This record gives sequence, structure tokens and C-alpha cells, in this order.
Amino acid sequence: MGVVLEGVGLTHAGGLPALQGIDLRIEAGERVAVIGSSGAGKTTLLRLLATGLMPSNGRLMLLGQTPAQLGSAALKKLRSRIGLIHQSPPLPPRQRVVTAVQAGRLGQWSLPRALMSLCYPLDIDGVEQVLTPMDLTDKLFSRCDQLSGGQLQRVGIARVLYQRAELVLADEPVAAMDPLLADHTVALLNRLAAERQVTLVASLHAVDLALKHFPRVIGLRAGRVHFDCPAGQVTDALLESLYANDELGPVQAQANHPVPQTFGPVAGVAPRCL
Ligand SMILES: Nc1ncnc2c1ncn2[C@@H]1O[C@H](COP(=O)(O)OP(=O)(O)OP(=O)(O)O)[C@@H](O)[C@H]1O
Repeated sequence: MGVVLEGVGLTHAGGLPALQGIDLRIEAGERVAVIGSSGAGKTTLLRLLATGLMPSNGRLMLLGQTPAQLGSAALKKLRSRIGLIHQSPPLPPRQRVVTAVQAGRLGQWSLPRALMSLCYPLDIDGVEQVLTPMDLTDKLFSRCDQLSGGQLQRVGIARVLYQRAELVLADEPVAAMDPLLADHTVALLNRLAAERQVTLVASLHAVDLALKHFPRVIGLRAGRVHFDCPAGQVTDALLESLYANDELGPVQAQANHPVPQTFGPVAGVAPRCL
């Protein structure tokens, strides 16, 4: 069992509804990209799936469990099965890469082992194994504040691989990388997820990467599912209606989103594939 959302809504404290009436079913082992304009609710959805936020209404099931009904110990156990790759990984600047990656398993280790791992790297070989596909083995003992933004993002990915999470959530995981490295990293993330039969949900602003690498693409618009399609069925018209911006108008909207230039004028296109 992967992820089930039934009529899920979420309103941030003091804010407007960020998600409304979300119905989704993501099977174990599926790889899904979430796209949509700024403020559409992508990060909020991922934080919800990471149990960092709870639904304001509706029902959320993750890996066969209902987070809202769990006590703190059971919630901690569930969280240890879920890996979140952040846009800007919150890694302590002075921490060594080996320690930062090892921290992926803190939630699975006993307290003494977890504390010891923060002082002394207990599993250098294991960390090297996940840094190798990220091409970062030479950074094993570097401090996090000595890495570039793109390298830090790859450390964040390595950490989730090390965690051996069953559900991997990636929030703009390649935003700090150049286009070639971003393409390579998204391809790698998809390959590793497929090999390990991990469920992968990633938010991306790069529409081309979503369509190229993910079998399924969900378009979020104003906190609602605008479309939910196999990548091959995402048409220019669907993307145009997803990114249509009444305030900017069609020309500026194209300049502000990575939407191909072939899109025609904004029109009232009914979303499909739901
Ligand atoms: N902590 C918060 N408190 C109040 N409102 C919030 C909070 N976080 C997000 N929001 C609001 O929720 C809505 C969705 O935001 P969210 O960050 O999920 O969008 P997004 O699609 O990830 O955007 P972006 O692509 O710019 O990162 C926005 O209207 C935003 O202003």
C-alpha cells in the first residue's frame, strides 16, 4: 500500500486553504511527478505526505497507516519509513557529509547507537555506497558548508537512499543543479526508485524532466488536482490550462514558467485524465 488521500484539504495556520478536495491513490512502487505553478500547493502536499502536516479534513493513509490516528511512537516509526528530499537540505553547516548521510537512519537506530553515530562515523562503507551513484565519494569527509547547492541536494538524496525509505518524497530535488546534472539526477533517482521498488513522489518546476522521467504526472492548480495523467497523455493544452495566469496574461506566463513556446493562447481547456 502506497498513498491514499480521500477528500483531503489543508489550511495553514492563519492562511487560506492550500489544498482542497484532494483524491489520490498512489500504489507502492509508483513514480509520480507533481507539477504546477508557484503557490499551487506542491510543497504542502509533500509535507502532508511526510507527516509534517496533518490534513484539516479528509482522510490520509500512508504505507497502510492513518497518521492522524497514530501515537507518537508509532508516528516516529512510520516517519522512519518515509524519506523527504528537501529543496535546500537542512544540513548542519559544520557537519561532515558522512555524518549527514548516516543521519538518514537515526530514526531506525537505538538512542546510544544514534548518539554515537553523530560523534563517530559507524558505517563509512554504507555511506560510500550511496555517495557513489551521486558522484560524491570524494566529499565523504567534507563539511556541508564546503559544498555547492547542487552537491548539497545530492547529499540530501544520498541520505534518503541510505535511510532505505519505502516512500521517497522529493521537493524540487534538482532546483540548484545545472540542466545537464538535473536531468542526470532525476533519471538516477527514478532508476534507483524503480530498482528498489520504492514509491517516489517528486515536485518539479521543470516540466520537461517530469514528462521525460516519470510515468505519471499530477498537475496541481490552486490546491486542487487539475489533471492526473500518464506522462504520455499530458498534452500542451493541459499544461497551458495548468499554468494559465489570469493576472500575468499568456505572454508573461510563458516567460515565468518552463512551458514550451509551442503553447497557444490561454483558453478554457477542461482538464482530463483524472
Ligand atoms: N507556513 C505557511 N503558512 C501559511 N500559508 C502557507 C504556508 N506555507 C504555504 N502557504 C500557502 O499555501 C499555498 C501553497 O503553498 P506551497 O508552498 O505548497 O506551494 P508550491 O506549489 O510548493 O509553491 P512553490 O512552487 O512556489 O514552492 C500558498 O498560497 C502559500 O502562500
